[in-house]
Amino acid sequence: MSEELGAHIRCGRRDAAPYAILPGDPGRIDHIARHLNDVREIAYNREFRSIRGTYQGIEVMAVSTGIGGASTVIAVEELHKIGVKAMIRVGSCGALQSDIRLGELILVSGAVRDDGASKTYVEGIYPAIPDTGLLFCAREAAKERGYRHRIGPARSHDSFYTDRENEIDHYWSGRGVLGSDMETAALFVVGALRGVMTASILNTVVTYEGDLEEGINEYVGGEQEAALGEEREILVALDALKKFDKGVF
Ligand SMILES: O=P(O)(O)O[C@H]1O[C@H](CO)[C@@H](O)[C@H]1O
Ligand SMILES: O=c1cc[nH]c(=O)[nH]1
Repeated sequence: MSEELGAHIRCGRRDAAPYAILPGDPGRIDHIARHLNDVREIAYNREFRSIRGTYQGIEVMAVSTGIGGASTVIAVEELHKIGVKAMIRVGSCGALQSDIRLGELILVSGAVRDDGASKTYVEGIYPAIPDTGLLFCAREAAKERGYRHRIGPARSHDSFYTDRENEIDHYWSGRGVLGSDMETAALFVVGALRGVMTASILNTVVTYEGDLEEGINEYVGGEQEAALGEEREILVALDALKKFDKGVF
């Protein structure tokens, strides 16, 4: 009998590892693969590209979520269904504080739920928070590697080019939010509702009050600090999973 595959991710129980790293961009899967051994391509359907490999002896999947909460929670649901227990997003973000540099990592301790997907599950007063143990493992990993990082809140949104982006960023900046992305809140909320442990590590690709489009383009060009930040967030996520697996927290 053929194995049942997730309708979108096209992975089944036989493909599942206990841990998954979730970038938004399918292109980032290649960068993650460079740090794994015994890499096997699993599937590439729509925005969901998946591989499986090992990192220092632990089994890990990497699955891209695409942009936004809606596609992210499809990945979370289907990965949960095939048996993945812990998921760490390795994403990019725009800084909301002027002292955060390109390539600096944000270990997200909670997210403003300005997305639509998480609200279809549960009302807005439900908190979007990571698993404490996974967050602690990520903090230890970032400290040990000596990578510049912050721990604090992010804002996840569904808009990118609205006429009010500057005003909205200013509002949340004034309330201490460190950066903005489009997936973390949905990952945290749906993960928690399904009993999946989650964390989110964001690489700063646009400085606060920098030019959003220019920043993304430079990042896509693959140069500079932002590209280094991506490498670092991947290593921090993998080290964090290793620590978590060993029961460090
Ligand atoms: O680089 P990824 O992980 O896709 O994350 C960020 O980049 C995309 C926007 O350019 C959004 O998905 C945002 O959250
Ligand atoms: O400014 C940015 C950069 C990446 N992703 C976002 O959501 N915002």
